[in-house]
Amino acid sequence: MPAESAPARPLAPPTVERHRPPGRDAAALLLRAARPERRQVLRGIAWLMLAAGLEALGPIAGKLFIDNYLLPRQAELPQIAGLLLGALIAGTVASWLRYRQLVRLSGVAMRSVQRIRETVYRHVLRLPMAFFDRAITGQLVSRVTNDTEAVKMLYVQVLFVMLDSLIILGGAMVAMLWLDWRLMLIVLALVPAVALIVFLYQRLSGPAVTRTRELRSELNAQVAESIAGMPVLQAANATTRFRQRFAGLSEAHYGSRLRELRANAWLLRPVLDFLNVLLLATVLWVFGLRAVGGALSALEVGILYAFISYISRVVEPLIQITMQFSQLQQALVGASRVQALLVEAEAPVAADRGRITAGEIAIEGLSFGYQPGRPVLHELSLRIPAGGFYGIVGHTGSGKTTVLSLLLRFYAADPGRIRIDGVPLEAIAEEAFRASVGLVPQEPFLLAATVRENIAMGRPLTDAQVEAAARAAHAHEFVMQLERGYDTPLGEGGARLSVGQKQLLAIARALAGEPSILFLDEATAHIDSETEQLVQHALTRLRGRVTVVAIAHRLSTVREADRIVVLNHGRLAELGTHAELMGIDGGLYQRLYQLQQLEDNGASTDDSSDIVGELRREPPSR
Ligand SMILES: Nc1ncnc2c1ncn2[C@@H]1O[C@H](COP(=O)(O)OP(=O)(O)OP(=O)(O)O)[C@@H](O)[C@H]1O
Repeated sequence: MPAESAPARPLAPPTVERHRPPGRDAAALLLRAARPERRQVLRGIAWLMLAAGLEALGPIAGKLFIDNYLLPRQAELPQIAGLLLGALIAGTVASWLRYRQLVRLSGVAMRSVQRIRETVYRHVLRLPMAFFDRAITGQLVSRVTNDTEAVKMLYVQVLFVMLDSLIILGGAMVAMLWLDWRLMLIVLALVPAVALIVFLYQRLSGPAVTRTRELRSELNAQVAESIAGMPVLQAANATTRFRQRFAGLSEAHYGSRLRELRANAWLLRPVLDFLNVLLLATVLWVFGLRAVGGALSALEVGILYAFISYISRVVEPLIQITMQFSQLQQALVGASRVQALLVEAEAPVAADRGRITAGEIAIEGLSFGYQPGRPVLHELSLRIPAGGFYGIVGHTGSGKTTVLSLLLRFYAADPGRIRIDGVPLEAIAEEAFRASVGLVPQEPFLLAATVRENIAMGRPLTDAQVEAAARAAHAHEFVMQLERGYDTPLGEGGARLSVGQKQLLAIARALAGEPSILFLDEATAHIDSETEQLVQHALTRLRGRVTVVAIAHRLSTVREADRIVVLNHGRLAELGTHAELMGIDGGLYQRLYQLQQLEDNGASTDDSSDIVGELRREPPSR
């Protein structure tokens, strides 16, 4: 498949990910995911408001007790008992209601996050291949798992703790307004002070939180990369360097986290505790002044009691809200990273019209470049009849894989340039296209599953169909030698098989779909001559039934092809049978063939690199 390439529209440059202001993205994501549960959320809010109202009754009951019974020293036991019982019942019902809403809103949060995670995964599966040329696996995994997990916090915090705190705050404010509006205004002054703290907190900790998440994702990326490349890592004795790089990232993560924690430690609880004390002192001061001025009536002692109770009820939710801000900040950043992934454009899906019937491929004046102004293919025209076996050869970087990628719709070619059975490629329905086209990639991809599951790949195939495909690919023999035959688990990436065996299974998988067209991308590059002959045999048997297009580094694989396409710097240089091409004196194919023979016969690398250099310099033929 394609060589490494420079990004044109990156998800993320290799080390530092994209910065976006998190707030708006997160809000959009939050609202979209919670929309199906609107009613639940509204119901939750209504019950929380009722709970806050009931809770606000407590200090009022206290005030009534002080003013009506305690200060006048009136021992009306039934009324006192009624008042206490009422306060007790209101408090109990409020606690029960809040517990129920916690369960309800947490449920909404979990389901919404589940929805987001599934959406993100589904979206990733639909992204165009160009995206994956640039995406870094570990970072992507981090977005689908860690970042969506952070979004869960957003729901739990926003939907429950913050909402609940705001409602309690509102209830207490209304009660204070009713008791003494001037005192209420003093308490209200706390709100801008808290807003200022939250603003400062965001300014101080925001960048650190964003950086922490980026670093976490880079840590994940490095672990994923190291595991995937473990043989190379160990063989190249690079483990120490990787360990040091990991330690460096880990240290940076620690530093960034510490900056966050410092902002939390300074700005949240201690400052608010101080404000609480300041507020109490102010209210007591005002009452003191009234007492000195003789304006304090006995009745206001109850109000004083109620106010002192309410102040704690105002300050506590404010503390809760600000304490949540550190979590909220992380959740917002996580949500914004998830949203950034969700806005990546999906691969275009063809309208459900065209079908592949016979498998005739026609390419007409096809030019293509991965980046604007840097064409890789130039005016390529080619017709491959249905059931034909065509080989594509050419030097490294000549554009072989690119042709295949375009035929596979991994990248969009100019509309109408490629037609299958007369239908423009882009007009063939996705399902029909994928069902009719099989691919055997250069690196066979096997799941950590049984042989049978690897061939069937989730398609509803009978055992007989699986076995027939394996026989056609000459894989049946070695499969039967495995201890549990088709039910043998293969380990991750088919770790228990040789490369050749994996390749035969990949061919079996492609054949099991009974494709009309089969693409092979250097499927014989890593296998021995004996296995190559098996593959050749399998391909020859498909002749007339399946259109086969095979890229081959090893020319012997396509020796028997109906036609061999020789590419040179993205242009069609030669086209013909093996014999015809060998007949072109000094032709590209002839020289490639000679080169391979030299290599097979163990020629010195100097000899072969001379020819390789010559082939690379070969000027474009048209
Ligand atoms: N995803 C990509 N983004 C940008 N450029 C690419 C991409 N894939 C390939 N290229 C470039 O396109 C050119 C053709 O590459 P291609 O992979 O098609 O060659 P190839 O003939 O298959 O080579 P090889 O035999 O080494 O596999 C090369 O110059 C390569 O660098």
